[in-house]
Amino acid sequence: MIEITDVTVKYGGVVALDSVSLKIAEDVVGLIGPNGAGKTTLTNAFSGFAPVTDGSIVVNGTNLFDLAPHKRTRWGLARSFQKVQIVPDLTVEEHLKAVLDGKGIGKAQRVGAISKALDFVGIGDIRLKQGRALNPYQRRMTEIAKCLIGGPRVVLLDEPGGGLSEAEMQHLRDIIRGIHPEFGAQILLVDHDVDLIRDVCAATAVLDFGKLIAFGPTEEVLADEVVKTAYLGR
Ligand SMILES: Nc1ncnc2c1ncn2[C@@H]1O[C@H](COP(=O)(O)OP(=O)(O)OP(=O)(O)O)[C@@H](O)[C@H]1O
Repeated sequence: MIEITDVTVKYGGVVALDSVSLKIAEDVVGLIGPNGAGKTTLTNAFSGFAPVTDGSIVVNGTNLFDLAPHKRTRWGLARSFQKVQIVPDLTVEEHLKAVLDGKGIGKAQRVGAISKALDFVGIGDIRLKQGRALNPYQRRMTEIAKCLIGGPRVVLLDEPGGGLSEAEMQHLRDIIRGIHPEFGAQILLVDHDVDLIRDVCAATAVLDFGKLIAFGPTEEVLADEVVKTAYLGR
């Protein structure tokens, strides 16, 4: 259970998040809203990279704001970025090892954890390929695999489908749906792709000008007149 309570973030005079509260019990939840609505700011609040002035984010009893950013990663907060973070000189496997280094996971568990994550996203066969040789899809899958090792509890995915073909998107949908059953993490999916949100998110939250304007079952939220006017433009 993710409980976001009265989270407020200000950048000078801009209120990027205005006392946002929601309780998320669903395994996969969407976060949508027009440009500048505060979506990235909310994910940054999870990670510790936003100047939060008020509120709390409690996950299964742990207030993330009580943990320094690096401790949140260790605790099990994982994040994939819109712009994939791949190092040209590191192999796929080394990217995952680097994540495990940061979590202090022992050697005995490493091999199994890496294989499980790579096989889950379907790139076990390219584990020794260097970052510079990966195609966009392989880069994206490496980025997601990085989120799945070392016991993730919450996975924040920021536009994971950017630049993927329709067939690759289908695979991505299966991956997102499979994360909770396989790894036990709750997923927060930030995306402008309403079809993807509709397909994989049981519930969806909508931000507009830093305020939560809707939250509930995805179909109901997408049919909401206020949401259509603010975001969907029809
Ligand atoms: N580092 C920052 N400094 C100043 N203002 C910021 C900063 N980051 C975000 N903002 C402002 O906060 C508001 C929310 O921005 P945010 O990036 O969270 O929106 P978003 O919903 O993620 O938008 P997009 O869909 O375009 O990525 C915007 O008005 C933005 O200009």
